Amino acid sequence: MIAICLVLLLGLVAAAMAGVVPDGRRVPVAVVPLQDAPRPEGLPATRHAAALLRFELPPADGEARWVVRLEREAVDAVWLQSGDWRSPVERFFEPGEAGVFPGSFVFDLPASWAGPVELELHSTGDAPRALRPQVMDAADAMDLEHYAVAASATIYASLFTIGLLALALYSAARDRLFLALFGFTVVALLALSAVNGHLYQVPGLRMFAFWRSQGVVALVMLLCAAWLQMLLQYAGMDRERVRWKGLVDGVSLALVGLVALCLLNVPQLARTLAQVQVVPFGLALVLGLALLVDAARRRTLMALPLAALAVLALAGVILLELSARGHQVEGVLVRYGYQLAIVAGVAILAVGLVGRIAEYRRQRDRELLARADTERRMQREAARSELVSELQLRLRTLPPEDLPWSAFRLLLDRLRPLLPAERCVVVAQGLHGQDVLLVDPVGDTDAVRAQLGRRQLALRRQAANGIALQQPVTEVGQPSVVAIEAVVPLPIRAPAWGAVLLQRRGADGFATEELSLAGDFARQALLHLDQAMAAVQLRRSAELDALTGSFNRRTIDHWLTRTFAEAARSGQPVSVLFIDLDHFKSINDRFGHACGDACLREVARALRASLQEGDLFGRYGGEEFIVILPGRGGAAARAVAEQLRMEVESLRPECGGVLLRLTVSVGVATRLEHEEGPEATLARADRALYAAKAAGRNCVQVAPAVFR
Ligand SMILES: Nc1nc2c(ncn2[C@@H]2O[C@H](COP(=O)(O)OP(=O)(O)OP(=O)(O)O)[C@@H](O)[C@H]2O)c(=O)[nH]1
Repeated sequence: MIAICLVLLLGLVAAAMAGVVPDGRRVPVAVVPLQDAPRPEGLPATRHAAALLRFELPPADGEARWVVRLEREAVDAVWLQSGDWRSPVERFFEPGEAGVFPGSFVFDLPASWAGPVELELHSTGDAPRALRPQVMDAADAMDLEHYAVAASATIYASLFTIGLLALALYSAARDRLFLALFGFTVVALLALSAVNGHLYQVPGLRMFAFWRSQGVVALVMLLCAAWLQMLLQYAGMDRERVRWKGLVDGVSLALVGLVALCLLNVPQLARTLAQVQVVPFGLALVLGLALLVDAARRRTLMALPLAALAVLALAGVILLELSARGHQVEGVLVRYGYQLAIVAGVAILAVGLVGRIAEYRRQRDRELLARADTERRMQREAARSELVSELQLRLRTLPPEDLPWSAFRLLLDRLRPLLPAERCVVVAQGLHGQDVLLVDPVGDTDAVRAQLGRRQLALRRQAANGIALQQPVTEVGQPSVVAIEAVVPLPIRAPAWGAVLLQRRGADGFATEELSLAGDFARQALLHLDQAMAAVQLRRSAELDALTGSFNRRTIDHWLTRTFAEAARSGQPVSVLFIDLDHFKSINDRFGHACGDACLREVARALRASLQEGDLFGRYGGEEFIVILPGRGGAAARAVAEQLRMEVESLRPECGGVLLRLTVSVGVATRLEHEEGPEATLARADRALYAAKAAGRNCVQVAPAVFR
């Protein structure tokens, strides 16, 4: 866009330079207004003006042809006549064969004319203006036409391009400033082409001729209003309130009022408006200048060059007005100077607004970043709550030995997609009595284990610090950083310790919020792990006997029911052993309850140790224990009972320096086929125990099917 604007500006400069016309062969002309010239027939009922042109043509040399050149002002008709000779009638609003973008009315003089010439110049129109006649060589006039074509073509092309650009920028950025720029270029295209008379050559726009000179004035007023509104937007682009906004809006409104007035097409108004149109035009320029100076003081982009161009445009308008009022000011620049200044101003404004696009891009980037940030936050929040609910759900059902591993597995599953880490490792030692090493991706676990083994002390120190750290990873003997490793400590009470290790390739570290996210997720995993562990403890303590750590009566009853139901279903045997300490009262009495408790613990430990996997053991009450032997019938059960008895007999607990000897009596009963629940078998085992006691204790009695 900058390139386009520069090319356009260069074009403008070239056109302006071209306006400096070589002073070719010209003939001085004396213009004498004719007050009472007779009004010719067949012309529209508009005002008629005439003037007498006196000049002297050099003797005809056969080569030079002479023309009368008039400024192309908004007149209905213009022609020359002298005696019998009459030129063709030229019309501003109905251009005939004038060519593309004509710059003036040009009348060829007969080649035979030489010496003093007197010519009548006639014009009709609502608002006659000075036509500044010049008599010159036809070739010079042609040159001037070319310059005019170049100037006007540049003006229209520039406005057209900038207008399109402004529209494109508006559709991209939705900024009213671009809309104002587009509006101004459209109105400027219409107004300047109307002032130059080219608008009426364009098919589809010829209808503007309906308003004749009032249409031109209306478009010029509209241009002034658009100029003011555009500058208002421009001056206000960095802040809310603009100085003189009320005044500018008021003047713009008045200008639009004038436009409406012009469109009424009242012929009487035309002359007045044509005379005074320079006032609102100049006022708009001065006001615009004030806005620009104010904007320049606030260092608004391009305000100063724009103000300079506004001054040039103002000077151009003054020149044009002087010329239109009959003063001898000549040159293509008089006609096109202010127009070129306007176009240059619009081009500079467009260049200035490119900076605005950069601002938009920055703003859009900021918005995108904010949106991405919000999405990231939401994603993290969602992952966090999913982690929490998964931890709550999954850890509830798992056996205690699987809890640490599962908690950290869930942690890694949720954490990894949120972090730019190629490798995530959880390492913990002594956590709930376990060591944990989890590596994601799992492929290189052994390598990680080996690395961690070497760095264990350092890692332990970092983890104990409690602060997340990151450090560069280099290859052995190479200074370049190949990866960054972050150590996020797990809040575990010493001597246990643990950390989440994150590693990403390259020299870019982790963001602070990424590390705190890892820390937060790790805290959640630990919290729920601790809770799950505490729940397991609680569950266990409800199942176990507090003194011996064996199953309590309630738990044993539960297992009895389940085991007997299973045996009834499968037909497998099941036996029950009641084991009762002999003369335990005397131990309590002699050595105290603490010693009795110690003996109970010792016996429970010994019995438990002697059993196989799958056997169930519990304290049934007081000094009585129970053993359930699923899958074993009478003989096997008796053998187990005998072994247990001997096991206890071999114990030598010590109380108050005395080594004690303990014995147990054991009653054995095996489930009979018709016994559905455990009650009957238990009763028989109880009776067998009673029999063992009766038989002198420290022995095993197997219950018969029926007691007599
Ligand atoms: N120290 C301690 N003693 C207990 C506990 N539960 C029951 N006892 C004691 O165990 C003793 C049981 O006594 P008895 O039922 O008379 O039986 P015994 O002395 O073992 O004699 P026999 O069973 O007939 O051989 C009582 O003195 C209870 O106080 C306990 O948890 N700790």
